[in-house]
Amino acid sequence: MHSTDHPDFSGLWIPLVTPFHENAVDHNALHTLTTRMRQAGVSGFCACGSTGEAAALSHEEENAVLATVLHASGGLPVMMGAADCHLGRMLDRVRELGRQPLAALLVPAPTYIRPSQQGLLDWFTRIADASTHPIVIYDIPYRTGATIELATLRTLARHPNIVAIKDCGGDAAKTQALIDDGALQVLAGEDVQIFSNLALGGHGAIAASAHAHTEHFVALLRLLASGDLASARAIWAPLQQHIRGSFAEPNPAPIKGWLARQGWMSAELRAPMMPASEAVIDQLCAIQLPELPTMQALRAA
Ligand SMILES: O=C(O)C1=N[C@H](C(=O)O)C[C@H](O)C1
Repeated sequence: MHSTDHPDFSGLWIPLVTPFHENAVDHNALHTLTTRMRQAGVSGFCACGSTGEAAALSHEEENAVLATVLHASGGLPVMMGAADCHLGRMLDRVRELGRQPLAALLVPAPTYIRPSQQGLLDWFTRIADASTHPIVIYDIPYRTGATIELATLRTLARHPNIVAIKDCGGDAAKTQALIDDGALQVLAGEDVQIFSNLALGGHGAIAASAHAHTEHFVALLRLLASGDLASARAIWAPLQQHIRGSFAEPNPAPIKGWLARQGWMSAELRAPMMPASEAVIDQLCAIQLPELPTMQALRAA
């Protein structure tokens, strides 16, 4: 269960793309996008996650992105991605971010190194000790190369600063065990698993594909949280096609293509990311979702 000592990470969180124009961060587009998502009813934002192409940003650019998102968030909570494979640099960054008004830091395992479980315990514990913000563990072995085992997560969950997990672990039994334990808030980090995660008792989702059809995603999460599985299924069915399209090529290229077609920003990415194919963007743009006539009722619920 969610403890009142911690911020609540339930609901839909948008891991914001970082818009670029001629290779510079397009802060106007980022501000407008964040405002748009806020008005669609999201619960919070993640700045500089993998979808935000943080790996291609300097710390100065990341800080500027964060300032824009905080400004546009209108008081909604913002978590910030913090990733490195050098512990000293990572701790410096964590301390620096400690001065920002953040809901949490989103922290993956160090990439490439493939430490032991003891090494991962040490890594996350030292980061959590150094942080003035709560830590959301970003469990994404297919990007980091490191699997954080259930026993390790259970030990980490005892740290007062480690409060939630963005679950991209691909292990349904681990997800279920963490939800059952109730020590961490479990957020779906894989968009295709939003329905199952929430239906199993998970708390929320951080979903890149929800830059599009945001109100449908918001409604889906609210229906799942309220236990109305039948209504949630009706929204989920057409969203799955959109989610498949959003990840048909490396994220965030397809969703940036979709955003560009709406005229909200350029589809520009930073190397080594490549623009999505026109075919994938065409497919994404062709997906029509049913109206949400019940939105008002859902909002009132
Ligand atoms: O940036 C994120 O946070 C997300 N990253 C996932 C990824 O690794 O691409 C996708 C998820 O929707 C959000």
